[in-house]
Amino acid sequence: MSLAQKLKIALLQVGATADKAANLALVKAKVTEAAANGAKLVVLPECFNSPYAVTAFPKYAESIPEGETTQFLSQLAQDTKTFIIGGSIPENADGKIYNTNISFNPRGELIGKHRKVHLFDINVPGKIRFIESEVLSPGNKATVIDIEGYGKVGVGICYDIRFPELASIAGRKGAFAMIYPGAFNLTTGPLHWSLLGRARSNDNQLYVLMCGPARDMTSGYHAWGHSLVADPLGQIITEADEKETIVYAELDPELIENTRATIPITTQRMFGVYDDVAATGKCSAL
Ligand SMILES: O=C(O)CCC(=O)C(=O)O
Repeated sequence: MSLAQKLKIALLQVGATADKAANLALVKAKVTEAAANGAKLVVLPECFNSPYAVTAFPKYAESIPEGETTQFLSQLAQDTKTFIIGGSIPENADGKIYNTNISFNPRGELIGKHRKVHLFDINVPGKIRFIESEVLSPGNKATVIDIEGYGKVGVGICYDIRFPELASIAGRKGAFAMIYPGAFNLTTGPLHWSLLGRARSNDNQLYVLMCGPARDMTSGYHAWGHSLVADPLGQIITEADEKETIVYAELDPELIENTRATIPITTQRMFGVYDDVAATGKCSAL
């Protein structure tokens, strides 16, 4: 059983401004609201405490776990008795900056840390140029974390979803969901956002949770929004528009088990023909 019991989740589609204190205050209000509505696991977007801009990352970067945002989320998880999959924040470590997810259990303990492995370096002339590697360094491992009482989830950040391997590793380690805080844009969002969510869920017969910021056309980065949940059959079961909102879903263990029993690709893999990425990948929670 990959998911031990039903799990109500919430995706917080909130934007971030240049005011870090205001960003954290908004997160606090929305996590509290989601918990009051019964969510046990809450997901935040990529870069929820800073503007999404390479020029902003050095200024907003914090150390983990000593920094303000780690302490803030730890306390919030305790206060609301939720698991928090803390989107991502710019992290300062060893003279480098990473785009890093931090996740907490309801006791406020740091249970997962994922540094974005695949940096968002693209150039679509006339549409979007974004080169994270001008400032950021990449992470070097897949991340699978234990959600006590429920099972395991894999975590990737935004552009990571384009590389199926992280989800494959999580799926083969028994994850019931792959969670991607993200911030797609108005060029690649309509093209690929929901397609990638459906693809990763269908590949691995697990839930995919994608949480993006609300769109703000006055900011320097126009986010796609559209936070969504894809089920183990590869269907989108709920999807937001671009505005600030909370997306709720109930994850059902029976749907995972039925999908895997009736279309049994998880037991039909031919590892003699291709390498088992789960056996060779580097993976840990922290
Ligand atoms: O893959 C894309 O098209 C968008 C990725 C992105 O926005 C990111 O990695 O932050």
